Amino acid sequence: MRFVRRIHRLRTLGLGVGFLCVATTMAGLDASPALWVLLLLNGYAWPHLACQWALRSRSPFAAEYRNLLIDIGLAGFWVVAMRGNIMPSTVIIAMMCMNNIASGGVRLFLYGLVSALAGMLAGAALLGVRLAPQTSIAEALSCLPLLFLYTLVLGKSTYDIAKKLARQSREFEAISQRDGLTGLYNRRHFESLLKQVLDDCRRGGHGASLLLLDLDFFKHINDTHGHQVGDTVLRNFSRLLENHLRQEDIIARYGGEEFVIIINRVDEAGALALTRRIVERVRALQTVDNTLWGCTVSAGLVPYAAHLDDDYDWVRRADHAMYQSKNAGRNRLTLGR
Ligand SMILES: Nc1nc2c(ncn2[C@@H]2O[C@H](COP(=O)(O)OP(=O)(O)OP(=O)(O)O)[C@@H](O)[C@H]2O)c(=O)[nH]1
Repeated sequence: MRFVRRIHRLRTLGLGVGFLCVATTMAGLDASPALWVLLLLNGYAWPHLACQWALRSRSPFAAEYRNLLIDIGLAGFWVVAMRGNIMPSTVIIAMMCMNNIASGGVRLFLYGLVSALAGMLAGAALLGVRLAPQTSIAEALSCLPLLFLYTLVLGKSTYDIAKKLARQSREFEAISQRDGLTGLYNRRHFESLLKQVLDDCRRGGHGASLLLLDLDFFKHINDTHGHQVGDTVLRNFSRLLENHLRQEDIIARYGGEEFVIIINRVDEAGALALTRRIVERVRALQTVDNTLWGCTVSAGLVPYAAHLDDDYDWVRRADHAMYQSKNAGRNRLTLGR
């Protein structure tokens, strides 16, 4: 439908201004009143008729393709009616071809040529073939509004679409990196970021630590209060993490109630202090309100070290440290190596 409306605006302008160019040429010929009526209808009624026709069809998009082919077919007819007057004939056919290739690519352009030929044949059958290809100054001038206005408007419309597509592609990319429930980065994106951080650390750029956090007895919250409360706890925990971390830290939801954080550009002591603050804050919330519904958190922290094989090895070690926290009674932090 949007395509139909866009073409409607372009067609109203193109045929409206194109009328001037064909009419100026026809004025110098002994055109019949019927031909003038046809020209008026083509210039000022057809754009709205075509739009309604397409909007009411089962597939407006396909119907608009058909209308574009009718456009160029009619243009072929006017070429014969203008007796092949070189300038207006070239301009109207070129504008239609540009429109078709911009709307439907090479395929629509080629079908358009066939339609133009059909229009010329129909014109020849109805009006006969009489050639008068010379263009007067007045006729050439009458083509200028179509030439300039239409190309400008079509160019602007194409630019707007390209801009919109670029924006949408950026939005899709951003969405594909996020976890739908918490808005944090998802595991896939996190893994690609972790690779980069590991490379940076190896190049001696800066220190970083990998922190893995798992909510304790989370299943119990789901089982007792329902999944919606469970979801709220996950969201609240995510906000708590965001509030405790800095811009340069990377937070992601790794799986169900498991979260990973890259604490960037901080030494081991700094990362330990930060993790302790998170574990203690979660513990303190147990008695304050229902933000986390009494959940605590088990943490495994592994600072970057040269002996790490790769990013998977780093995650594996953080996971191992986190399970040590679980096995030691949960609600605590383990520093791994
Ligand atoms: N509400 C909600 N629950 C989830 C989501 N993803 C995973 N879960 C639940 O999280 C629970 C995880 O259970 P477990 O792996 O046994 O972990 P736990 O109960 O926290 O136990 P420990 O980790 O051993 O302390 C399961 O009941 C999952 O169904 C989610 O997006 N929303």
